[in-house]
Amino acid sequence: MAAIGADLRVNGLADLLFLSRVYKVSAAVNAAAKLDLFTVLANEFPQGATLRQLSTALGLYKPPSSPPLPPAAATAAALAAPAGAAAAAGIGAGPGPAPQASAASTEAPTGSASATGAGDDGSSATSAICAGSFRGAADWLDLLVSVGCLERRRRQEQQGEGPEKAAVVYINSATADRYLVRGRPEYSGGILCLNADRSFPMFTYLPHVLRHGALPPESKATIPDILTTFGSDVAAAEFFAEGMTGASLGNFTLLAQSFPFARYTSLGDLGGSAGCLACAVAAAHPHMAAATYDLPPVHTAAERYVRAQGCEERVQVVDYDFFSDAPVPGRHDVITLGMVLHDWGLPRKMQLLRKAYAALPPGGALIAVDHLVDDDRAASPIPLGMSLTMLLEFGAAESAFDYSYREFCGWVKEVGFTSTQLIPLVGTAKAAVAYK
Ligand SMILES: C[S@@+](CC[C@H](N)C(=O)[O-])C[C@H]1O[C@@H](n2cnc3c(N)ncnc32)[C@H](O)[C@@H]1O
Repeated sequence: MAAIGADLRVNGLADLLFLSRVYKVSAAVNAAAKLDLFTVLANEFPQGATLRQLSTALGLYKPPSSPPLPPAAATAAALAAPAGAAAAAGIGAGPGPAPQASAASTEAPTGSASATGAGDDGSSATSAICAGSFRGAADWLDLLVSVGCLERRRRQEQQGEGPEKAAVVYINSATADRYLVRGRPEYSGGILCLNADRSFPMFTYLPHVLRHGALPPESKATIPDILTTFGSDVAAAEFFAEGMTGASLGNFTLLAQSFPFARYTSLGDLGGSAGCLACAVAAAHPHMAAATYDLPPVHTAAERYVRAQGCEERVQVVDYDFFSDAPVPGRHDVITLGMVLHDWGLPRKMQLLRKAYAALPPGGALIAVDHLVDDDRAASPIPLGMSLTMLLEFGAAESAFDYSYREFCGWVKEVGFTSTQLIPLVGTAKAAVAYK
C-alpha cells in the first residue's frame, strides 16, 4: 500500500501486478465517499459504530440467514477465519438500531453467526460466519482500515441487564475526519465521488478510444458530455465543481503559501469553478482582492462555497466565458488557470495564454496549475493518466493534453512573457509561472 500516492515505479512483476490491483482499492475508497460513510460516522456515531450499526445506517446488503452451523463446523470456520475476523469473533456487540427500509428486506436474526459467537459484528471473510451478516461490509470496512481511512477500536458496552462487553467499532481516522466529512472546511471527498461516477467509468473505455479516437455513443447514457457539464447542466456542473474542489484544495492552499502574493494586489482565476483558488489566496493574504470567473452553471455553487469560506467580502463570483472575445473583466496583476490549461488542445491553450498576457500589466504573473509531465515522459504515470483522462473527456477533435514545464516555457515565450518559474505543489502537481 505504501506505493499508493507515492512515486509509482514499475520495477518488476510484483509492482506491475500491484499497480493493476490498485484500481480495486481506490474504487473501494471512492465508494466509501460516495456512500457518505465518513459523514455518517462523524455525525451519527462520534464514538464509533459497529459493523451492524454502520451497515444498517448505510442500508448495506444483508443476505438471508442460513441455518446455524453445527458446533464442530462453527469452530472450524472460526479457526479458518483471518486474523482480523478471528479477533472480532467472540466479541459481542449491541443490537444496534432498527434496520432501514433498504436493509430490512434482507434483515435476519443472528443464526449461524451466533453459533460462532461472532454476531453480526464479527468482521469475517468466511462465508459460514458471514451467513446472516452483512456480506461485503466487513471486507470493505477492514480494507478502509488497511488504507488508513478508518480505525478499529474496542468500545465497552452494556448488554441490557447483562455484563459489559467489548464491541469492535469503526471510527474515522484523523485524515478521514478532516477531509472526508461533508461540511468540514477542508472537505475533499468530492473528487472521490467524481472518480467513482465519472473518471473511473470513463477510463474503462480507454481501449475503445485508443482504437477509434472517441468514446462510444453508449457511454453518453451514463457519463454526461463534458461540454454539457461545463455549459448547461447545473446539477452536473455542481457535482463536477465539488469534485474539482476536492482535487485542487491542497494545491491551491500550498500555492497561496508558496507564491509571493505579497508583491501583488489582485487575483483573477479563470475557470475558477467553486472559487477554491480565489478563497485560498484571499484567506492567506488579506491585502489581496480576488475574482473567480466561470460559466453560469457553477455560479450558485461558487457563491455557496465562497460564503462557506467566509470570503464573500473579498472574492467576487463572475460569469465569464474565457473563449469569448471580451477581455478579462477585472484588473488583475495575477491571473491563474487552475487545472484549466490541460483541458484544451494546443490552439485553445495558446488562446488562453494570449488572453492572460493581454489582461496583465507589465510585471504581472500568470500561474498555471496542472500535473506536469516530466520532460522525458518516462516518469509520469499520474500526469499521463491525467492526460489520457483529458483525451477521454474532450475527445480526439479537441485533443486536450497534459504538458511539461519545457512545453509551457516555449508557449509563454512565444506569447511574450519574459521569464518563468516552477513551484512544486502536492504530489505531481506544479505551478508553472510566467512573468510579463
Ligand atoms: C477542470 S475544471 C478546473 C476548476 C478549478 N480551477 C479547480 O481546479 O478546482 C475547468 C473549469 O473551467 C470551466 N470552464 C470551461 N469552459 C469555460 C469557459 N469557456 N469559460 C469559463 N470557464 C470555463 C469549467 O466550468 C470548470 O469549472
